Amino acid sequence: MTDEQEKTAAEPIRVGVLGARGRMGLEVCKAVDAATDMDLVAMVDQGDWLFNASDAGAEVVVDFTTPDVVMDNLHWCIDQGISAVVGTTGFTEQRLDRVRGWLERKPGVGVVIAPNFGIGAVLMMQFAARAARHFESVEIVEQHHPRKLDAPSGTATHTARLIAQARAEAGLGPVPDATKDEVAGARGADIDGVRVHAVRATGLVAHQEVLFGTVGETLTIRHDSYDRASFMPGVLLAVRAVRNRPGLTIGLDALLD
Ligand SMILES: NC(=O)C1=CN([C@@H]2O[C@H](COP(=O)(O)OP(=O)(O)OC[C@H]3O[C@@H](n4cnc5c(N)ncnc54)[C@H](OP(=O)(O)O)[C@@H]3O)[C@@H](O)[C@H]2O)C=CC1
Ligand SMILES: O=C(O)C1=N[C@H](C(=O)O)C[C@H](O)C1
Repeated sequence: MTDEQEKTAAEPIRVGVLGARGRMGLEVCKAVDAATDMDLVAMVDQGDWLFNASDAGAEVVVDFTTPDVVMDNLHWCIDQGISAVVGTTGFTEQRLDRVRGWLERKPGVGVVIAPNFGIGAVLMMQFAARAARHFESVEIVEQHHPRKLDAPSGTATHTARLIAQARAEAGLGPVPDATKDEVAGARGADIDGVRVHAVRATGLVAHQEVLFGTVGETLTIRHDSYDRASFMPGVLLAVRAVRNRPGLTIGLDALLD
C-alpha cells in the first residue's frame, strides 16, 4: 500500500444521504452515524439544495428517494465525481443504460444500484434463480407496507427477470396457465412471463415469496424484512466498496462473494 492509499484507508468515508428524512433515509443516517469508518456530512431531502452534499465534501452519496427524482440525483452525483449507492426503485434497462452512458464520461466514479440491500433477500433471489430451471410453474407474491409508492416492488421485478433468464437458458417454455382473467389483474402482473402479485397491508414492512411447482411438489422460498435495520449491513457494505468499483454494479451479489 502506498502512503496515499494508507491515508485514504484510514480516513473516514464522507457520506451524504439523499432522501434523508424518509423511512429508509432516517435509518441510513443512523447507521452511517454509528459506523466508525464513516462521517455523515450531508442530509438532503426534497426542497434541499443537492450542492449541500458536494459542498460538504461527500465522497459517497446514498440515495433512497423516489423513482421520479433518482435519475436526476444520480446524473448530478456522477457529474460531480461522487460515487453513489442507490436503493431507490424504478430502474428499467433503459435507465441503467443511461447511467452507464454518464459513467463512461467519468471513469473513476462507482455506482451500486441494488433492488434490495437485505442480505437474506439477496440470497432469496439467488436461491430462486437456482431453483427456476427445475420447476414448470412459478409465481411471486410480494408484500409491503401501504405507503410504498410503486408496484410491483423492485425486488419482485428483479427476481422475475432472474427467473425468466434461468428458464430461457434451460429451454423451459411458458409457465402453464389455462385460466382466463375474468377480472383484469386477477392473475397479477406479467414480468417476462412470470406472474407477480403485490399485496399492501398495514403492519407489513417488506416480504416476498417465490412459489415453484412441478408434478407432485411445490417449493416456497420466502424472505421477510421486519425492520428497515435489515437493509443497513448491505448499505454499509456498498458504501465501503463503491469507490473501489468504478462503473456500474447491479445488486449486492458481487460484493458478497
Ligand atoms: N433497495 C432496498 O433495499 C430498498 C429500497 N427501498 C426503496 O427506496 C425508496 C425510498 O423508500 P422509503 O424510504 O420507504 O420512501 P420515503 O417516501 O419514506 O422516503 C423518500 C424520501 O425522499 C425524499 N425526496 C423526494 N424527492 C427528493 C429529492 N429530489 N431529493 C432528495 N430527497 C427527496 C422524500 O421527501 P418528501 O417526503 O418530502 O417527498 C422522502 O423523505 C423507494 O423507491 C423504495 O422502494 C426501500 C427499502 C429498501
Ligand atoms: O419500498 C420498500 O419498502 C422496499 N422497496 C424495495 C423494493 O421495491 O423491492 C426493497 C424492499 O422490498 C423494501
